Amino acid sequence: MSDPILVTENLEKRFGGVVAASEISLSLYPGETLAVIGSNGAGKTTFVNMVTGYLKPSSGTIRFRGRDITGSSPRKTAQAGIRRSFQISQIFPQLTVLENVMIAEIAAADGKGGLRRAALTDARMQTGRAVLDRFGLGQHSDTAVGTLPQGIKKQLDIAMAAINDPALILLDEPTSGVSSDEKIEMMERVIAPLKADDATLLFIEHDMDIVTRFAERTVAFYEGKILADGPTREVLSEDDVRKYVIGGVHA
Ligand SMILES: Nc1ncnc2c1ncn2[C@@H]1O[C@H](COP(=O)(O)OP(=O)(O)OP(=O)(O)O)[C@@H](O)[C@H]1O
Repeated sequence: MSDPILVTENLEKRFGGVVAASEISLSLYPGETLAVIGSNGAGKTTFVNMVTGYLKPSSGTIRFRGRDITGSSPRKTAQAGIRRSFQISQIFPQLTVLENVMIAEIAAADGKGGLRRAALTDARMQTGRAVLDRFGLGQHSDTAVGTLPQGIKKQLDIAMAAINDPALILLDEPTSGVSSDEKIEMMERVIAPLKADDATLLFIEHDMDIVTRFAERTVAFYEGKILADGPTREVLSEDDVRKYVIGGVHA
């Protein structure tokens, strides 16, 4: 097996007296698609926030491609090749789909070169259109985002996170707020282009049908700790996971 792309060792995050996550030791391998499940408050988003630099761990280490990135800022983490999407889409509803992607391109370029780089150039527009085509969003390019269904907004949010082909993408509840009719198609549309680029993918998910369909491996969180980690079907059939995680998901 190849070397892991991401290794966390004994990660812990405390908020005052609350232990949001502890003893999180996890290795992700290149090209894997991994689901993170757990009931509300189990520590899933805290884990993603630590890996992406939005929260500094209280203790433990994070290594990405062999390099220690523990406590790095979100910007540095993104530059290293880790990107994410959020539970609530980070998009401008009054702007068009293409404008949103071009702004994400500018953000990904990190302001280098000042105003010249920040300009909405033809080249940037072409790249933006290519990104939208890859994610099946081409027909919505000139539509104001606020008028689109939730599934398309989420798809756009993920397409924006995938700009510059990061090696590792973490999606925080990509299907939340998306109707059950739209969910599968939306996931197919985002996962196919990410996999075509050999990205390693982790997604937090509450819908076990989506987990079974799209993740080959699943990690179950319970009360801030890893309760189970393995092939999806095995994890979902473990007694403790059925009792503490699947039973409590909608609690
Ligand atoms: N900024 C914070 N300050 C204090 N407590 C926090 C903070 N962020 C998270 N927590 C607590 O840490 C625990 C884990 O929260 P987290 O958001 O990681 O759970 P989750 O598994 O992502 O839940 P959900 O499915 O509801 O998003 C919860 O008890 C939560 O209240």
